[in-house]
Amino acid sequence: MKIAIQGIPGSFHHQVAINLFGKGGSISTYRTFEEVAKSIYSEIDEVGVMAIENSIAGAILPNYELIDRYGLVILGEYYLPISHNLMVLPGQRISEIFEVRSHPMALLQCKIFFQDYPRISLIDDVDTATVAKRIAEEKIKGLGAIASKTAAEIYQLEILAEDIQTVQNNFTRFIILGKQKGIPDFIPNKASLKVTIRNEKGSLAKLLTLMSENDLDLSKIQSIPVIDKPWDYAFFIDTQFENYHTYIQVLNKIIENGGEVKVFGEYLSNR
Ligand SMILES: O=C(O)C(=O)C[C@]1(C(=O)O)C=C[C@@H](O)C=C1
Repeated sequence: MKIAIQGIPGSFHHQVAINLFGKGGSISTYRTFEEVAKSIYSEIDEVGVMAIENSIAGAILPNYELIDRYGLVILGEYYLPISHNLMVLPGQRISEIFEVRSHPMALLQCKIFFQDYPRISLIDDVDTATVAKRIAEEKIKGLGAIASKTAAEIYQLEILAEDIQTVQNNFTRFIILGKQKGIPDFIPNKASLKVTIRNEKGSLAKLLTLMSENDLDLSKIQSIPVIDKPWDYAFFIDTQFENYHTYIQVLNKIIENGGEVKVFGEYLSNR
C-alpha cells in the first residue's frame, strides 16, 4: 500500500500512517497538502492521510477545498491525541531561545503557553518534525521546535517543556483519502457532504430541521463561499446516523427541495 502524507518521519501524519497501516506500508512524504491531494489524484499513491480539524485550533478549511477540487473520496477517519513539546539543541536554555517554528496548526494549539515568553516569535513552518530535523542537522542555536516526543527522540533534541498544548485533551481528526470509492464491507454510520442550498430566508434552518427530525446527528458544519456566485454559501457537513436508509432519504429530500449534494465519503465513525 502506497500512502501519501504531509510531513516527514516524526510528524503526526507519519504517526497516523503507521497506526493505521503498520510499518509495512510504503509512506511517501510531501511538503504540502496540495501535493498529497495531487499524488492521490494522479494515482502515484493509493491513499492519503490528511489532518482536517483539531479540537483546539479548529478546521483546516483549505483541506476541504482540496478534497472538493481534486474530487477525492473520504474512506475513513482517525482521531489522534496530540501532545506538543518544546524542543531545542541539547544544552540550550529557554532564556536563549528567541524563535520557535512549527506547523501553523501546532502553533495555534500552543499559543497560550508562549504568552509567558513574549520575547519568542512564533513562525509558521512546513511541519513539526522538519523543524526538529533542521535544528539537529544544522545545529541551530536560539531556535526551538514544537513537535512530538517521537520527533525529539528521532532527531535527538532536548525537551524543555512537555505537553504545552493549551488543554491536555487535544485531538486532531485525520481523514483517509482515496481516488475512488471502494466496495465497502460495512454499513456506513458517518458521511461527509457538501451541501449547497438556495440563498433564501430559512433555508439553512429547514435543512437542519430535516436532519434533526430524521436523527441525523450533525458533528460538523462549516460554511464555505461558492466561488462563482459571490455571497452564496455552501456547507461542508459531517453527519452521524444509525440508519443508512433514512440518511439516503434525507439526501433525496434536500435535492427535492432544490439543494445540491456532493458526497465526499461514507465511512465508519472512529469515535
Ligand atoms: O506537522 C505535523 O506533524 C503534522 O502532522 C501536521 C498537523 C496538522 O496539519 O494539523 C497534524 C497534527 C497536529 O494538529 C499539528 C500539525
